[in-house]
Amino acid sequence: MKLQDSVIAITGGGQGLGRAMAEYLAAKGAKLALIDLAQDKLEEAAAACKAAGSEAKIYLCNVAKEDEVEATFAAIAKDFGQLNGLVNNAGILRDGLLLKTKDGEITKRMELSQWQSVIDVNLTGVFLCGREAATQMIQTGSKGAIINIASISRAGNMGQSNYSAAKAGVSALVPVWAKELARHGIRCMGIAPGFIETEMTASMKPEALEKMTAGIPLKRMGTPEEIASTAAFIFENDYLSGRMIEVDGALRL
Ligand SMILES: NC(=O)C1=CN([C@@H]2O[C@H](COP(=O)(O)OP(=O)(O)OC[C@H]3O[C@@H](n4cnc5c(N)ncnc54)[C@H](O)[C@@H]3O)[C@@H](O)[C@H]2O)C=CC1
Ligand SMILES: CC(C)c1ccc(C(=O)O)c(O)c1O
Repeated sequence: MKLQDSVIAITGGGQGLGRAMAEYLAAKGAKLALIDLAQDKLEEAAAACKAAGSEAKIYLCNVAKEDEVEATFAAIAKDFGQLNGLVNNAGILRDGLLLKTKDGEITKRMELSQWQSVIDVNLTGVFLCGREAATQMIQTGSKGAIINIASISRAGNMGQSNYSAAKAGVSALVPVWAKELARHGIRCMGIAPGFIETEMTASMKPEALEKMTAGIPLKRMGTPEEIASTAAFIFENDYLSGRMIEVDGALRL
């Protein structure tokens, strides 16, 4: 697929990896539909996409709410008349151990609300956006690809029962959608990033950062551009479908 003049929706497009992917794809001529919770961040990201040389429209939407997701993807199809791709990127962290024991007493456990909030955004949100994007792609006769952003935590990371389960779930959806949607000219792929440089890691203490990168075989974190170029590669290669690409510097949890 050619990115020039294609229309790509990105959830969580207001900041971090979502914004980095938006700017990268805009520089390749793609038109962006940026979806997020905050108007100001969306406006800044859209301005950056325009500066990179393309068009961007913004959509305020909570990906965990079915009615909002339905309305958003209907609006995207109406505004652009086509939809060639979705990056299911919006995600949250609410880490915590399942439980803690001290002197034989159980002192802490992951709250149901903590579990549910991550499942709602990181798993149900991906399902809803994938379903609505595919609907609009088929209705507008657009071919293209859906990319689910997972994490190396999908293998099971301590303190991340909720997050690991959600990321394993969105990875499992990749071959399901690749098989179901192939007949409509829609491919589905996943990206599982390792530790990536973000505002969050920039604010970490140097000693903590050093300890973290020491465990990565390539001895550094990935960059947002390395995730964005992987997304572009997926969109541009029409024989890629049903697989995960791990972008993690060879780190295994
Ligand atoms: N930063 C990293 O090192 C890694 C990130 N990831 C994944 O990459 C994705 C992006 O991560 P970052 O850019 O670091 O996160 P971030 O926190 O910087 O950005 C996430 C964006 O998603 C939006 N968002 C959150 N909940 C939403 C909802 N209910 N509806 C709509 N938008 C919502 C936020 O407003 C924010 O703009 C996530 O899925 C994350 O799990 C995976 C592995 C490593
Ligand atoms: C544990 C994994 C690599 C990880 C680390 C950090 C973030 C983040 O800051 O959002 C993630 O989403 C992760 O999956």
